[in-house]
Amino acid sequence: MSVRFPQRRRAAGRKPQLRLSELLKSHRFPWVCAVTLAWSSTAAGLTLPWLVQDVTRALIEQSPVTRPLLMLTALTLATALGQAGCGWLLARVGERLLLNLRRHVTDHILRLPMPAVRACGSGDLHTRITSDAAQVRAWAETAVVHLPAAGLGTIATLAAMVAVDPVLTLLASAAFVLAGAPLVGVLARTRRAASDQQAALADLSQRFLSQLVALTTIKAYRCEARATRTISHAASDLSSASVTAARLQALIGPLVGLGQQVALVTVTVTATHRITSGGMSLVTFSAFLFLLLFLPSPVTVTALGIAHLRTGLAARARLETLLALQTEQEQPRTKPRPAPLPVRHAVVFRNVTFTYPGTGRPVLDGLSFTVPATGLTALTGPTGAGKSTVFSLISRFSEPDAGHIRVLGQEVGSWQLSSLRRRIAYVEQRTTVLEGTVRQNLRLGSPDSTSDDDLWEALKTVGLHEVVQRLPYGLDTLLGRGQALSGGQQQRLSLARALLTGANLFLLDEPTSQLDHTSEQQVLQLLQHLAATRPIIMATHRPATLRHAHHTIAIPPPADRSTDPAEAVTTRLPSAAHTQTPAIHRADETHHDEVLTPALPPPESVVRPHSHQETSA
Ligand SMILES: Nc1ncnc2c1ncn2[C@@H]1O[C@H](COP(=O)(O)OP(=O)(O)OP(=O)(O)O)[C@@H](O)[C@H]1O
Repeated sequence: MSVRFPQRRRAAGRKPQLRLSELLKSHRFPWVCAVTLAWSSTAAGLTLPWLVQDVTRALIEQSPVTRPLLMLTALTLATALGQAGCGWLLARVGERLLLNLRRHVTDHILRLPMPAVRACGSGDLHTRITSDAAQVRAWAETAVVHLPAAGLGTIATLAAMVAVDPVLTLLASAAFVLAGAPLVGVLARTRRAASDQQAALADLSQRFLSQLVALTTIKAYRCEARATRTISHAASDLSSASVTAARLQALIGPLVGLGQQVALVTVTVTATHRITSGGMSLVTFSAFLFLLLFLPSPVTVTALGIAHLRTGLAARARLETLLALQTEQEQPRTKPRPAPLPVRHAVVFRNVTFTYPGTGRPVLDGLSFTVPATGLTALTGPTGAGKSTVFSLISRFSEPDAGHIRVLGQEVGSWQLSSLRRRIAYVEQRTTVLEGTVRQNLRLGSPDSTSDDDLWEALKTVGLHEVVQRLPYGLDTLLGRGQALSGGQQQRLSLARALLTGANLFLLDEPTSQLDHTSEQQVLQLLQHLAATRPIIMATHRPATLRHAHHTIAIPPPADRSTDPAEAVTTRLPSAAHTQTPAIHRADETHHDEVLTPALPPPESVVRPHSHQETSA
């Protein structure tokens, strides 16, 4: 039912990340105030029976009642005010805690390797930062404030009852224990029930989000009813899990109430007998009765507190499983070896093997090729051959099982991750427009200080400036939920974004797949200009695009590769013009060392990217 999390890898001796002390660390003072108020109001509530006893005694003895009545009123008000203050403080610090927790978990999720994110699933991750995080907040509040205060209330009430009449206290306690015995079993099952409920919620989110992503297809094939059924199954699982959890919680109050009823009957019968025989005063009985009526309140809060604690612990365990997943290694895994300057090859693959987790069959099996330091390199191959996978390995979204990959003169694993990715402009096959303004979308990989002039120039370069000018708020138009761009326009926006990064290496996955012929020609000419000074690798099937390429790397399907990987990978050496038919060569090192970078005119109408100091890597 639930989404499976990938195997967690916790560093030896690493402590759980969500310890209470860590969670409360940033706002200690308000927490201390909340605890003080909670304990004070509990203590004030506990003195009420004594004041009631004073009032009763005054009424029986016909002495003035004004003073005890005033004190009773003042204390009742103080208790109520204390509870209100505690609630207000808890709302504030609880929300702070939740905010910090969500920031922490979100940051962790966004730094996880892509395979781990895919294995978790977006719905499950969504549930962890919403529902699980909220339950951890409730757990912290319960553990620090409610449960100790209720526990104190229970113990103090019992102590007061013992002080008033030990025999009646014994009888009342026995009645509570007898009636409340099933409570132990109920509390023991709450954690499991809460875990099941959260897992079912994650499953529902996952299914709902995936149906939403495919909504156009669902509508086109008129299968709304089927999609609803898929979601309904998950919703019904959640409903069953919720009913189980609610049933357990609902039992707590009545079980405590039952204990109270039995205790009341036992105590009243015994006390009546003792009062009539002169062994007990009415005043003592009224004080005891008041305490007995008061007792279920802290006992119920304690029992519910234990249930909430166990629910919160289940949520905490789920978040800790997530937080124990290793994030991408920012620091290099291998020692960097200085690259000879300038680098001869932008990218080198040597016998690279890669298998997606859980698939069992390598997508790339001993793949070798070399990409020259400049020029437009086309990466071709049948669907599913592994072109996007190659990009993924170059950007270190995934790591090879075997073989060596050098990027811009360095082993890919010896790059600091952020440095590596700063040097790469990656345009995905499925273009990505984030929810935000056009300006925010364009500046995604470039500094916030990038001027509007640069943004407009980039838009002009990819032929999108007129479209953006026509948008209601120009660069400030909100994309995503608000304004929608066509597929081709999104592709241009992604290209403009990549141009603005000033990266050293461009990885473009089918960058012209959604463009018309004229636009495609414009973009290809632009890429040719850019390729004069930097390497551009472009995954493509399109003959028009292939004709513009200076080099071609053909990745064969896995079946062919298994026979002779070295034979399978071929490179078309650059031709002076794309009108000539190029020769096909094997992609071994010798040939690549002979690669000549075509002499291309310098870019004219292209955006001048921001140059990074480290371009010589
Ligand atoms: N996350 C993943 N988990 C498991 N298998 C995957 C994953 N991504 C891709 N694959 C598989 O790896 C193979 C190569 O996929 P990849 O996307 O790299 O191919 P491609 O050459 O880019 O294909 P296309 O030309 O259709 O875009 C495919 O068989 C695909 O099913």
